[in-house]
Amino acid sequence: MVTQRTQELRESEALYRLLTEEALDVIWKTDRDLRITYISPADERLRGFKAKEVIGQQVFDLFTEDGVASVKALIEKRSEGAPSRTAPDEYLTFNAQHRTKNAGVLWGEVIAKRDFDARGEIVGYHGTTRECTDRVRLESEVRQLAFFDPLTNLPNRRLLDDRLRQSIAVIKRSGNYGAVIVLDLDNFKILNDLHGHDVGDFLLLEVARRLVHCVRQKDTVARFGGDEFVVILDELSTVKLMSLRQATEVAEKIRNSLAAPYLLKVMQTDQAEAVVQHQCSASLGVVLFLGQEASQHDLLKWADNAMYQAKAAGRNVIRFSDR
Ligand SMILES: Nc1nc2c(ncn2[C@@H]2O[C@H](COP(=O)(O)OP(=O)(O)OP(=O)(O)O)[C@@H](O)[C@H]2O)c(=O)[nH]1
Repeated sequence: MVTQRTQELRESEALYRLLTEEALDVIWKTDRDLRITYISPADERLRGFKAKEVIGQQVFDLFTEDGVASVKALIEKRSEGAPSRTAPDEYLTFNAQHRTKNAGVLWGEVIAKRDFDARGEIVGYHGTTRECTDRVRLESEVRQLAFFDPLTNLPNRRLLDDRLRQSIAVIKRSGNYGAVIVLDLDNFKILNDLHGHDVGDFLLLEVARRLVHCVRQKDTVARFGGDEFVVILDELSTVKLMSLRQATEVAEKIRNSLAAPYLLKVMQTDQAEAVVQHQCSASLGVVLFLGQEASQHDLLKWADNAMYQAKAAGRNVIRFSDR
């Protein structure tokens, strides 16, 4: 009888070891104050810390500064959540940036669950962490390709659409005016024809940089394609006339900034590099909006029409849309 129990105990211990010590995922446990009470050897394989260095640490010591900030934000958001989200058997899954012993960084997908005592009080947490660095990197590359212009790194047409939809929703609630500015460089083709596509690209990069400097951080600057850019000004005044003045000021600032000379490196026929000064301007179309008025497609269409009126008026000009 005793031999059989001893054998069963050995088998159970072997199984426990197999599941915890050999697993690729890190298995961990904390007390109610988020101090680590157990961590499996997979953490040493992954991050380089021995279990005895980690036990007793706060869970946040596993993460980088960014990781700590994102996990704290998640916990905060969760504590504001609906009652159903706090069910005792619920798992919390999130990705967090972890630090490694050799000062490196890796991403881990954490699946965590709370432990309760018989009275329903939280006594700790347990869970697993699986490395997902490659997946997070790939997702970020896909996101970059899907939503950002590869030349200027500005939001592309798709992200602009999304931002404009958000702006319309925010402005609908706040009652402030917003503005969309569509701008197209004047006679940009000549630069490409004269000095080549690379020099044209360089100018587009400089235009992007100047545009970003002309607006507040919360405003959006996007590249629509070619030499066309779009700026969304969020939350102007609640008064139309005042908003008109604010949008005009920004549009003028953009027009002046883009019209300032550009110093461009060009390759001469003898392959020597020279710096040439280039002059370039832009035509701007502006539309003011209040949330309830129009879709993002309408706004872009109206601003685009106004931009073409600016071109027709001689270029290097700002025109407001009257719909
Ligand atoms: N270098 C470079 N050129 C581009 C890129 N995308 C589009 N273009 C060029 O940008 C030029 C756009 O010209 P348009 O806007 O049609 O005409 P424009 O010469 O600017 O004249 P207006 O707009 O009528 O004032 C074309 O020559 C395109 O080939 C790019 O990514 N890099």
